[in-house]
Amino acid sequence: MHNVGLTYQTDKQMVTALENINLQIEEGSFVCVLGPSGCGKTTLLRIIAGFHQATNGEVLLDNEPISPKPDEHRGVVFQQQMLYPWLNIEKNVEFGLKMRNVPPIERRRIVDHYLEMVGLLQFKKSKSYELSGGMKQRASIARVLANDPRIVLMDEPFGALDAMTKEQMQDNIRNIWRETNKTIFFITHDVEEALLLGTHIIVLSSRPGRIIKELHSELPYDIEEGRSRMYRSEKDFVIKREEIINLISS
Ligand SMILES: Nc1ncnc2c1ncn2[C@@H]1O[C@H](COP(=O)(O)OP(=O)(O)OP(=O)(O)O)[C@@H](O)[C@H]1O
Repeated sequence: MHNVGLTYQTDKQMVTALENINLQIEEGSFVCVLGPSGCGKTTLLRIIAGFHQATNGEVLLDNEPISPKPDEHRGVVFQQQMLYPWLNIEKNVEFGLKMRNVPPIERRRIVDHYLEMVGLLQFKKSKSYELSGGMKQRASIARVLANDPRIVLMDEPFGALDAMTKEQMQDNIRNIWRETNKTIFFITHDVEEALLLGTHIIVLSSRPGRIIKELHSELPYDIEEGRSRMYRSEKDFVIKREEIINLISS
């Protein structure tokens, strides 16, 4: 992504949401994006997803301009899950595969594989309204993964969950990332979440969003399931957390 900017044009005004974004997303990395409210995080995700086109600069995938339309190569998980309420979980996860005419036996194998990965195999016949918030998010993640995207884009996926569920979901997505080696682009307001998940952490300035800090971390490769809490009090972790909080609030 070279010198990317986006200015929204409304009836009344022009709003420059992003300016001069230079970013290289390595394959297999877990990119976490932090920044003050309204700094353009979602806008950046929407550009990568193909929902918006940058008004400046270029976005490349394998050295080619990225397709301006959303496709199955870029799977999006939103804060509020977007499952079809009239379909059960299995059929929700299967949806994209069916649309692409994947044969039924193969579909079933893929659906079961990802439902197992997110721990929902025994709930595959349930409707989404029968699941908790965390389970719905896990179903959404399985649905995106079933399409085998090049990149998984997540917009504050755990923002609406309680603290305990959030911690379990963080363990779950970290395991999935390590198991699948997928590239993940993850927006969050939660500095600790970014430090516990991200191999590449990006901090944006207030609007117009520019990258003011980039940080590389090996921590997500090391954290054992259920053990993330102990890292929060480590000296290096606390120093990084405070530095980022100061940057965001200054
Ligand atoms: N469709 C739009 N038309 C005009 N302005 C928009 C549009 N979408 C977003 N904006 C403006 O662009 C700026 C960036 O918005 P964006 O949603 O990308 O920020 P954000 O960092 O994701 O915010 P938050 O953390 O609060 O979710 C904001 O000032 C917002 O009001």
